[in-house]
Amino acid sequence: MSDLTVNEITSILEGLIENPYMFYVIVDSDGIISSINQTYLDILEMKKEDVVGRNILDITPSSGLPEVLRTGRMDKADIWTVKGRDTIVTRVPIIKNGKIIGAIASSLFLDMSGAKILMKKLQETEKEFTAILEGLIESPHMAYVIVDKEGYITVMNQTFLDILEMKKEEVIGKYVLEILPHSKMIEILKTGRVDKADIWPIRGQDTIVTRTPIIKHGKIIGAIGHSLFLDMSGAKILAKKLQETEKELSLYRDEVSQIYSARWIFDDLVGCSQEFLAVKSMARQLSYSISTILITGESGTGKELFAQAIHNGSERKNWPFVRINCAALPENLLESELFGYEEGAFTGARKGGKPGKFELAKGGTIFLDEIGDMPLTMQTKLLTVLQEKVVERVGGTTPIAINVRVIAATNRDLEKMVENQEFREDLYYRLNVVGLNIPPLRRRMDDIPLLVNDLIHRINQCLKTDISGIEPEAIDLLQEYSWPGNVRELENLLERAINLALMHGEQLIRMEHFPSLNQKNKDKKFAKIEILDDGQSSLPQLIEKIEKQMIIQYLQESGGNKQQTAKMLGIHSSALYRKLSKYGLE
Ligand SMILES: Nc1ncnc2c1ncn2[C@@H]1O[C@H](COP(=O)(O)OP(=O)(O)OP(=O)(O)O)[C@@H](O)[C@H]1O
Repeated sequence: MSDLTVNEITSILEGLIENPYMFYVIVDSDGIISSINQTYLDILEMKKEDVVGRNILDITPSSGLPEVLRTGRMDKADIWTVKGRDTIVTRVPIIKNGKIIGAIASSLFLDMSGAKILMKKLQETEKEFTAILEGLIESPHMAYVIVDKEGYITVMNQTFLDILEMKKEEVIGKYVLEILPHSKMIEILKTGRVDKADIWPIRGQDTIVTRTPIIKHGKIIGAIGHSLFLDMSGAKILAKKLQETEKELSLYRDEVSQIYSARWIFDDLVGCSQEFLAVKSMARQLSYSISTILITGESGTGKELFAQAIHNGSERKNWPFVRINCAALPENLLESELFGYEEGAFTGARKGGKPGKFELAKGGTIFLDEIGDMPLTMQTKLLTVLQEKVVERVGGTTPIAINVRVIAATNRDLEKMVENQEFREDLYYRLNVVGLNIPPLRRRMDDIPLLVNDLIHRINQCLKTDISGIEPEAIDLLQEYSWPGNVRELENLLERAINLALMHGEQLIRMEHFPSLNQKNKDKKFAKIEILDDGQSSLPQLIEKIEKQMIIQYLQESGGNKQQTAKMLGIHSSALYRKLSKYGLE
C-alpha cells in the first residue's frame, strides 16, 4: 500500500467496494474526506459532493480518524454506533515512505436481529457445554480437580472426594499440596506444560492422569487434573489377560526364533581339500553382500549348511532364517506358504489369515530349497516378487514390502532345465546372481578323515556314546567308495558303524563295521570283470582291458582326481600316470 497515492487507493477501493453492508470513508493527512461510499452517504443522508473535500469532523464530529492520523495506530474492531445501529469499525492509517498520508475507516454492518440469534445460539451451546462438563465432572469413572493460578482447589468432583474420603468443604479453597501432597498441579501452573496420560497412584491404585493448564489471554489462570478410573475388578481381569497374552506371545516368539534360526556357522563346515576351502572362502565373502545366491551341488553335499553359515556370517544373523522346501508342497499350498493368505481366501483358511514365509523372513534370509522342483506358474510369481520386492497374500490386495535375502539351492541341472524349458530363464538369471557350487564328496576325498572325526564327535554327542575313533584301514575303505549320497551318506554309514561297534563291545570303528561298503566294493570289481570277460581275449589282453576299464571308472568316480584314482586302484600315482599315457587317457 505504501507505494500508492491516496487517490490511487481511493480509485481501487471505489471499484472494489460496492458492498451495501459495508461503509467506508477515506481522509487525507489533514482529515479532509477524499472518498466515501454510497452506504455511508445513505447513513448520513447526504450527497457525495456535500461531503468530499470537507473535514471529517465536520461530517462526523466524534470520528476516530483524526486520532489515527495523529498516532499512526490502527483501531481494530471498535464498536461504533451509527444512527442507533451497532457496527464494528476498523480504522487504518495509510502510510507512505514512513509518513502518514491519510486514513481509512471501514465498517461491517451488523444486523442486530442476526446478532441476537447468534447470541442465543452461543448461550445454548454454552449451556450444553456446561451440562457436558458437569456430566464429565460427575462421572463416577473420573476423578477431577481444578486449581486456580495460585494452586488453591476450586473444584473437586464427588469421585475424587470419595477416593480421598473427604467432604467438599474440607478441600475447596485449600492449597492443593495440603490435600494432595504429591500433586504435580503446581508444576503445571509454573511451566504451562501438559501431562498427557501419566500413570499416577491415587490411594494405592494406579490411575491414568491428565493435567492441563487453563490459559486465558495467554496467561495461566489455573489447572485441571483428571484421571480415568479403572474399575479395579475389570482392571485385574484385563491385567491377567494381558499377562497371559504376553506369556503366550513370548512362547510363540521363542518358537518362531527356534524354528526360523540358522544353526551352522562357517567354523562348523569341515574340510581341508583345495576345492572345499575355495568354496568356503567364496561363501564367506558372500555373507557380507546382499546378493541373491544360487547354491548347486548333489544331494547331501551340504548346500543348506552353507546357506545357514552365510546367513549367520551376515548382518542379518539376528533375524530369521526361513527355509522352505519347494519340492515338498503341491502348487496351491506352496503359494500360500510362500506368500501367506488373507482370512476367507479359501475354504479352510485360518481366521485372521496367515503370514507367508517371505513375511516371516522379514529382515533375514529365505532359503528356497529344491528350487528346481518349483512348478512353472509359481516360478512366474516368484520372479515378480523378486523383481518388485513386495508380496501380496493370497486373497489380499495390499502389497507388503519385503526386505529379505534370497538363497536358493538345487541338486538339479538348472541350465539344462532352462534349455528344456522346464525352468524360466529369467528366474534362473535372477537367482544365479552369484553361483556357489558345492563339490561332491568323491571329488574331495581328502576331506574324509577330517569329516569322519567331526561326524564321530557329533554322533557321539547325539547318541550319548563314546566311540574313541576309527582305524586307518577303515578310513582307506571310506576313501575308496564313490559316495553318491555325499556327506549325508557318510554320516548315515558312520552312525550304523558306531552302533555295530558298540554291539561288539568295541570303542574303535573298524573296516568290518562297514559291511555294506565292503560288499559294494567287491560287487563293483566283480561287475567289471564280468562285463569285460568276452571270452575271446588272451589273458594279457584281458588284464590290460580290465586295467583300462578300472582306471576309466575310478577316474569318473573321483571326478578326475588322479591322486584319488591312484588310491582307489591301490597303486602309486606315478604308476597311474604311466598307465594313463599307455592307454591314451591323459
Ligand atoms: N562340510 C561339512 N562339514 C560337516 N558336516 C557336513 C558338511 N557337509 C555336509 N555335512 C553333513 O551333511 C548333512 C547334509 O547336508 P545338507 O542338508 O546341507 O545337504 P544338502 O546339499 O542341502 O542336501 P539336499 O540337496 O538333499 O537338501 C548335514 O546334516 C551335515 O551333517
